Amino acid sequence: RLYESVADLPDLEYDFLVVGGGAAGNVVANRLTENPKFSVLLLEAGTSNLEISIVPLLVENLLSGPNQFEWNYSTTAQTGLDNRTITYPRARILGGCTAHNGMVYTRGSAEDYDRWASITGDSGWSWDGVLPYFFKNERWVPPAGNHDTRGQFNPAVHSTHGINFVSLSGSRWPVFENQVIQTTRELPEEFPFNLDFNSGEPLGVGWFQSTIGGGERSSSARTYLGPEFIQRPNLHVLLDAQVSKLVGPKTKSGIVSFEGVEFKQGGTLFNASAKNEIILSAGPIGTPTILMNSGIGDKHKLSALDIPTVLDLPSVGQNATDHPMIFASWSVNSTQTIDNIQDNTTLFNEAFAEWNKSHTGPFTNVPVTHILFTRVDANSTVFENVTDPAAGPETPHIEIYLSTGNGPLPEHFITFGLLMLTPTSRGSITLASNNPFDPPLVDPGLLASPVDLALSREAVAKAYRFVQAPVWKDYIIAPTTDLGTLTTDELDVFIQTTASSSGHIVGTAAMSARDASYGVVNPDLLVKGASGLRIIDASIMPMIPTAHTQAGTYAIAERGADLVKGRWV
Ligand SMILES: Cc1cc2nc3c(=O)[nH]c(=O)nc-3n(C[C@H](O)[C@H](O)[C@H](O)COP(=O)(O)OP(=O)(O)OC[C@H]3O[C@@H](n4cnc5c(N)ncnc54)[C@H](O)[C@@H]3O)c2cc1C
Repeated sequence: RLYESVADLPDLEYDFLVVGGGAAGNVVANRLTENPKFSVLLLEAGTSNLEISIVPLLVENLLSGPNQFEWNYSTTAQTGLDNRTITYPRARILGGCTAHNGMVYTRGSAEDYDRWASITGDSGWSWDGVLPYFFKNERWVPPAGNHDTRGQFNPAVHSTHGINFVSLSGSRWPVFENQVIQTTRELPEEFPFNLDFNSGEPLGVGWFQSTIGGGERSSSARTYLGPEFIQRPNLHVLLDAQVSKLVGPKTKSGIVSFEGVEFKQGGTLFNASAKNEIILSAGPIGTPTILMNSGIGDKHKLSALDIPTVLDLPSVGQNATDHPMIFASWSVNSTQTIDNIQDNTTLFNEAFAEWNKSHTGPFTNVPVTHILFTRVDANSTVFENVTDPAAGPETPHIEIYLSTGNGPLPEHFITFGLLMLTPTSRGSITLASNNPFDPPLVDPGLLASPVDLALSREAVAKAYRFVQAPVWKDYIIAPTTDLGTLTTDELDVFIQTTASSSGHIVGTAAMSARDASYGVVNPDLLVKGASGLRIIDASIMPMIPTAHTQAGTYAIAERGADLVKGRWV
């Protein structure tokens, strides 16, 4: 059941406490309560699901400024971004970032996960190990509008028996789609067609896949806590419950355990306790913040804030990794772009009415048609002084998502989103004070390393080469900003003054091998040096996958839930 007030909860002691109802937390709460013997309390700081968030095209409205469904973070000044401080969206709502994200569904390369397995010494984190968990999460469905999808995906690498809807786009842009597919024919060496970038081999251009079912956003709140699950008598979800810290630390034979958590609702502090385990799923910013507030972290940094150290784990909050993102756009000789809808109230209302009536048309997705995953050229000097950060030769360095629109009318535009998938920069989450309700300092380290800046230049060059295929000759009118003619210095200024985050922060409570001298959790996701305390969310990723991060997080959550169930049979 969903509870808005702590006074309505049947109890304050449960077998499991799950902190954070985002991508991972809702999966864990669902899977643990499949066993009727387990009682679970999930504590979520935000409110219930947001109606507007189910309309895919309206995603921008959710992210357009500070609001009550957000943590409203800003970063520290980013040296790699011309010292800018940028807003850093994180959802504070049931569903977490799956309730406001771009819904892009990409898994990454098989090599990404094989590298996780080699870092952790646990083959369960290899591609072959996690693929069954991608399948357990995913329910592949036909796109909105049900168009013929033959040749647009490979059914063998998808599952129809999971919980979270995934589909090809129901929002169609035939002229632009044809431009893209024709490019793969004209420049097949550099930009080959890839039937399915979610096969573990993402390189090439593939049709866009999203966490959308029947034209509606598929957030973890709507699926894993959907009507068929939320009625379970052993599943309790408390909203508006911000967890500040773990309470009741005890140390036995050098191993720390905790009784439960402290949380705040309506200005009052409460405690809840766990008989079996406390599972932190508060995401890559929330989870390390709770750990440090509880005295788990670097003892020097904790004592500087007068927080007594319970467990000295210097890696807590470190290793923050995100994909920097920039855009390139062009005005085009076609009226078939999303600009019509985004910039013309009558057409907007007509398209929204279509969505309301039949869940078809442009409102069923963002206006992206394909994604290109590509590597820097073999003769590139970008990585001449560093080891190639990609997990292997089949792993991309760059993603370019291909989309219509940029406005304003009367011109029409196309926009490419360029993501640097293998950043070498690392940032951190640290505490600003010893008040657990103060926001932490968020430093995603975007473009902090010159290597990442050089990679961004390569991404721009790739995007410009893509539109040099003959098919674009009469289609493109002019670049919005001509990045192709800038000097290296000018291009660097453009990148540093316009780059932003893709929302993909991971790695702040990273998993490492059991005997490693760094890291926060062991391969079974239990916190090193603690018992009964596990972390199951995107913060445990040891390296960022070359993908948008929700699919990987869902796989972690599905496997994490199995690890917990295996321990408490
Ligand atoms: C703007 C944006 C766009 C994105 N677009 C995409 C995309 O298109 N495709 C994709 O694959 N990925 C995307 N992502 C990333 C993806 O959504 C995240 O990687 C994923 O949701 C992480 O899951 P999580 O469970 O670790 O954290 P979250 O989903 O962030 O969930 C954490 C939850 O914990 C709650 N919480 C935090 N602190 C506390 C506390 N102290 N007490 C109680 N509750 C707490 C939060 O309110 C939240 O509900 C995007 C992210 C953002 C921000």
